[in-house]
Amino acid sequence: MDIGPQYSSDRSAPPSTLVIFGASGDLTRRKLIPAVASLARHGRLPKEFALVGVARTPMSDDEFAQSIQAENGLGDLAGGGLRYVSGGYDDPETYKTLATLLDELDDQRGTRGNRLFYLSTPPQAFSPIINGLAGAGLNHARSDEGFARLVIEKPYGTDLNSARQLDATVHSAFDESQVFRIDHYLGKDTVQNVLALRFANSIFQPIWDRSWVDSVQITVAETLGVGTRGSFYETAGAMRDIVQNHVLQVLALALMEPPASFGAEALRNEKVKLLQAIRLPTDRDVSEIAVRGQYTRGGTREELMPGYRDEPGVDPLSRTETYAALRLDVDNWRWAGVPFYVRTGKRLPARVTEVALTFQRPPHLPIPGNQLTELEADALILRIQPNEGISLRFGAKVPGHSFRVRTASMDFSYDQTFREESPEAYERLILDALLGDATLFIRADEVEHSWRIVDPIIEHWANDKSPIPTYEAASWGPTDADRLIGRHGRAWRNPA
Ligand SMILES: NC(=O)C1=CN([C@@H]2O[C@H](COP(=O)(O)OP(=O)(O)OC[C@H]3O[C@@H](n4cnc5c(N)ncnc54)[C@H](OP(=O)(O)O)[C@@H]3O)[C@@H](O)[C@H]2O)C=CC1
Ligand SMILES: O=C1O[C@H](COP(=O)(O)O)[C@@H](O)[C@H](O)[C@H]1O
Repeated sequence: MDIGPQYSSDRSAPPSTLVIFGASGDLTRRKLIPAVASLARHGRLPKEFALVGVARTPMSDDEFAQSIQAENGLGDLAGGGLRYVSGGYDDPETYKTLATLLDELDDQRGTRGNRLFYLSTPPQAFSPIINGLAGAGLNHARSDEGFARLVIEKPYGTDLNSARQLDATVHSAFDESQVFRIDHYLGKDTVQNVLALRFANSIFQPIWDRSWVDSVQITVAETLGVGTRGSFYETAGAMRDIVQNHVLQVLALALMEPPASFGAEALRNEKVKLLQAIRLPTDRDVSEIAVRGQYTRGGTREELMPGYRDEPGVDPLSRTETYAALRLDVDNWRWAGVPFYVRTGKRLPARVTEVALTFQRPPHLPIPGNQLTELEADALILRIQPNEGISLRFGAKVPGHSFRVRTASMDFSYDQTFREESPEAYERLILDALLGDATLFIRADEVEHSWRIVDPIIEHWANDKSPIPTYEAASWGPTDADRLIGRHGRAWRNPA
């Protein structure tokens, strides 16, 4: 039965081996290894657990251990549980060596044929790795009891067609029940809290629709530039890097209908229905509903930041967007007529991810207008990160003899309310995959619907030869984005 994610506090992984492809890379070092170390520190990995890194960079087991600073939390894997295989992703020898090593770990360490293959390479290596695993028979569990699972990083394809091709390759070797398409935003507690807020309470549901909500804004703003990932980002841009996945996933959770349970299929069915209801942009609408931008040099005198075209690995004439803002419409009974404004960008003035619902103004205000100059529309703001929490903004009477009403705010903060530690997103999701729980992973049809929404916009921009709009680093994006939302008398919330 579809009972939902395993949310018990004593969850721990079975004896198993985690195999990371792209083990010499940025994501492995910055996120995956710290996540595994944290699982180990919290006693969620059994003593039989093993970790194998695979990449082309030649390294010994010890050098790999040093490169990921294994002494910080992975000490328990010493004694044969931390291994490295060097080889080409399309070389059958790599997979023969890996298969022998995995059998050895099963026999000597007791990992019991349980294998989780994590593809943390750039997307062009996904298909060769899947074919290589299948060629060595590693797509099947070693015995009836073991498992062979595949975690695939984003972006899943570069458009609808390539996502379908990737899926065909995946399904030529793996059954869907073995596949875990990751979007790390779903591993964040505050993203899961969108579900808690909406479906574990009764007070929000009645106002969660077109009768009460005026508009919704979703912001994923970063202060960082592309750093060392310039050559990857050149092939992605903000639409493929963030909008197609993180933004649309958060949007789907915030707007979907209540699922019957939080089981993997029930939850994902509702997300798909919502994504299907998003109006597909036509080529003609794109200039009306989408704005792009690229950051140029900027900042303060103390911290002058390079422009995108000056970053390593970036074409000096690049037309890749580092900012995107869209107006989306959801054509269903609940949301008809409500505009959804979403935006993301690198080198913005603040790191903030939030969902903000602005409510309609009261139909009649029995208070003179001059007493209301500081009254904004009511709003509910779900702060995904940082300063995780929720704010409810409403009007309150200012103390005194007049009847002045000003916006006030009621705040819930994770830090101040809970003593419990929040697991890192990757920590939560790696453990889910080791346990076989796909609830917080993306199904193939979700991926496809997301590409259907972003593809026409990306294509329109690719054909548009006019200069790409720019914005200075550390500013809130191109002025066109203000015009986009201002067209209907609204403005972006620019959180400090
Ligand atoms: N870094 C991040 O913050 C995030 C990354 N991701 C996703 O995770 C995956 C890995 O990202 P990241 O670690 O940043 O990427 P990297 O560019 O650091 O690549 C990881 C490793 O893959 C190998 N590699 C690099 N280029 C190629 C290539 N063209 N063909 C085959 N292998 C190659 C390299 O290892 P070697 O040369 O030794 O084989 C490299 O160390 C990507 O799909 C990315 O989109 C998702 C969310 C966040
Ligand atoms: O997937 C990605 O996400 C990060 C932002 O993740 P966050 O957890 O720090 O919000 C982004 O920097 C990166 O470009 C993108 O690939």
